[in-house]
Amino acid sequence: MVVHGEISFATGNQNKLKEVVAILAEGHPLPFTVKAANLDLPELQGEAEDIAKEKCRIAAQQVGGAVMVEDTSLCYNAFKGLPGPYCKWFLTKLGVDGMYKLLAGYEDKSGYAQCIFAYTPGPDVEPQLFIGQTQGIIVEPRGPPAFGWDPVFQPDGFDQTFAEMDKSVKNSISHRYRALDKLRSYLLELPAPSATNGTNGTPS
Ligand SMILES: O=c1nc[nH]c2c1ncn2[C@H]1C[C@H](O)[C@@H](COP(=O)(O)OP(=O)(O)OP(=O)(O)O)O1
Ligand SMILES: [Mg+2]
Repeated sequence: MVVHGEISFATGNQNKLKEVVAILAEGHPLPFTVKAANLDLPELQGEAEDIAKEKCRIAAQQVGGAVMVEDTSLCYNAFKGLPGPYCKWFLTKLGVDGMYKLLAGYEDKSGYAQCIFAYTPGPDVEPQLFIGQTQGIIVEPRGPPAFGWDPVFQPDGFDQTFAEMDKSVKNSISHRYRALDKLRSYLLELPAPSATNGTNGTPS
């Protein structure tokens, strides 16, 4: 396969990076090399789509080339989608137990995990968005607290939380998998870059 070039995956979160590497290793290989860029990206405010786009623009300026980023939300239906993109602050301040206790006064414990990947080939190009969601319920924490709010999220159709289940199972049904698979399809359909020397790829 022709490799089109390199894309930096910009994130400060090593758990995200591990999952992205594992998800990309399964399924159709990308015509790009994906390289990690450990950037300290700002926690922006607003709608999740706008946050992902702006985060991508900022990362592309810092990297100076093709970049993908993602922003993850945990959305409670009883709270009309909050904490959403602010789940990082809720988790930091309340802990994983507090993420469950928040819903104590509400019967509806349903919600969804959402991941939005944003991709741009360079700093001056409008980022494209790829959204993945996994529906589930918010439960009392179960399983190792290795990654964020995984212990309180139990996806529909499973009796284990994200934290309890095998990584390979999470990576085959997760919000991150679903969004990344859409980005993968988009990248696979991009036309191969034309030869820069104008001689159809023959070295001049
Ligand atoms: O699959 C996941 N399972 C459990 N927890 C998760 C997951 N994915 C993100 N998380 C946590 C990390 C952070 O507390 C918040 C999202 O915030 P978010 O800004 O997207 O992540 P981050 O600041 O850690 O990394 P980045 O440098 O890519 O922005 O939810
Ligand atoms: Mg962040």
